[in-house]
Formats: sequence, C-alpha cells, structure tokens
Amino acid sequence: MQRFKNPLFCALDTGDLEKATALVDALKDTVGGFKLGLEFFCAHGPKGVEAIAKRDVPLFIDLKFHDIPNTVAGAMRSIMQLNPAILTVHAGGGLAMMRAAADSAADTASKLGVKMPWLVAVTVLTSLDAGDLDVLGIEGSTHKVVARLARLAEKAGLDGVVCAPHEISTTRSVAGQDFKLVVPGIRPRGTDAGDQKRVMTPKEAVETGATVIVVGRPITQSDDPVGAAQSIIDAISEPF
Ligand SMILES: O=C(O)c1cc(=O)[nH]c(=O)n1[C@@H]1O[C@H](COP(=O)(O)O)[C@@H](O)[C@H]1O
Repeated sequence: MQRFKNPLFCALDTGDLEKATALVDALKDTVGGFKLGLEFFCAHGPKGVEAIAKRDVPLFIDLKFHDIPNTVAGAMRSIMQLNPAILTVHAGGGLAMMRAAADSAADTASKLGVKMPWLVAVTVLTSLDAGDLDVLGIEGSTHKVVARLARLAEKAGLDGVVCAPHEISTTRSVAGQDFKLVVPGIRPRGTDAGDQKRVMTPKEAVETGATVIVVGRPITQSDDPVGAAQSIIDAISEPF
C-alpha cells in the first residue's frame, strides 16, 4: 500500500508562515505532502511546523542533520515529537552518524507510539555537478559518489536517499527494491532551473524510478500553484 496519495511533495521554501499555510490550504487535496526546510524552520521552528501539521497533511521535515552521532541522535529525538513522515540527514556524516539517527528515530517512534518516518540520506546535492565535486576533492563521477553513499545509507539501516534524477537508475541498481528514492531537481518543461544543475521533468523522474519527487518554485512561484501542481500530477499519472 502507498504511504502517500501521490508521489508529489511541494517544497514550501519560505519564511512567511501566512504564505506557507495559504499554499497548504490551496494544495492539500492535490499534492501527496509538503516539505518544510531550513528557511521555514529557522523562521518558525517547531510551532510553525505544528501550525502546518494541524492541516493533517504528510510532512517532510528537511533539516539535513550532519553532526557527531550523539548530537544527531538527540536532534532526532527532538524532531520526532513533530510526527514527520520523512526526515533527512547528510550521508556525508558517515555510517555511525546515520546508524545513530536511525536507532534514535526508531526508539523515539516506539516510545511515542507513532509511525516511523522514512529516514533518508542526502547524497550529492542537485546544485552540485562533477566540477563542484572536483573542487571539493571528491573523486569519481556523481554516479559513483551517489552509489557509494546510497550503499552506506542502506547499510546504516536508512529507508532511502535523496538523489538527483540522473542518479535514480544507478542508485536503484545498487540498493534494494524497497529503498526510497526522494528526488528534487525536478523541472516541468519550460520552467526555470534556477540554482539546480541536474534537472529532469516530473514524468521522466517518475518513469525512471523516483519514489517521491520534490518540487518547490515551479509550484510556489507560479501564478496558479494549484494548476501547476495538477499539471505535474497529470503528467506523472499518464500511462508510460
Ligand atoms: O534534500 C532536499 O530536499 C534537496 C536535496 C537536493 O539535493 N536538492 C534540493 O533541491 N533539495 C531540496 O528540494 C527543493 C527543491 O526546490 P525547487 O528547486 O524550488 O524545486 C528545495 O527545498 C531543496 O532544499
């Protein structure tokens, strides 16, 4: 059974609570869920998340934890109080950090009696390309690096990874069939890529094997957010 009504998560990258709640009220019958990230959380914290959660929508709380294992385990205990559907850590934090995150999330979920969220690891950001990896001193293609980090995340007991659409096939080939691929860097044809360097259309990403697609500006900055979201749903619902 699917956990969400469809694979489209709308990223609410705003510090404006009124704007975020208006978008949720307008889009909640159309999209599968909403992603609240650093901009929203730094402005409004847990209380802001609770204001959105009152709308009874699946929430992907994207704070990309990356610290020593003990600190990340503690952050997990705190963020789990908000009953998220999806949470992120950075795969670059390493095996012990990811294991500590997974153990802490599972332990807290069982203490609170809530469903375990999908815990996914960010691999190579969609704003980075091969040239950026080179500058960072990271050897190998984006495919190789993502595959390596995905294997590590699976070994740590995580549910999946965040990867660019171009790495979906590579990741699927090294991880189990149930491993979740959460995919940002999605652009309907004709929309602006902005700071994203590795993009694909919603239809291509879902056909290639994305479990969830994350779309922000093409929806939130559209004059007609509901129409923009609906046209993505229509595109990914077409028979392949
Ligand atoms: O973890 C993420 O969600 C993420 C990882 C990544 O590699 N690239 C990426 O764009 N994201 C997030 O996905 C969203 C994409 O937003 P748009 O570029 O506006 O569609 C933003 O909220 C980013 O924080």
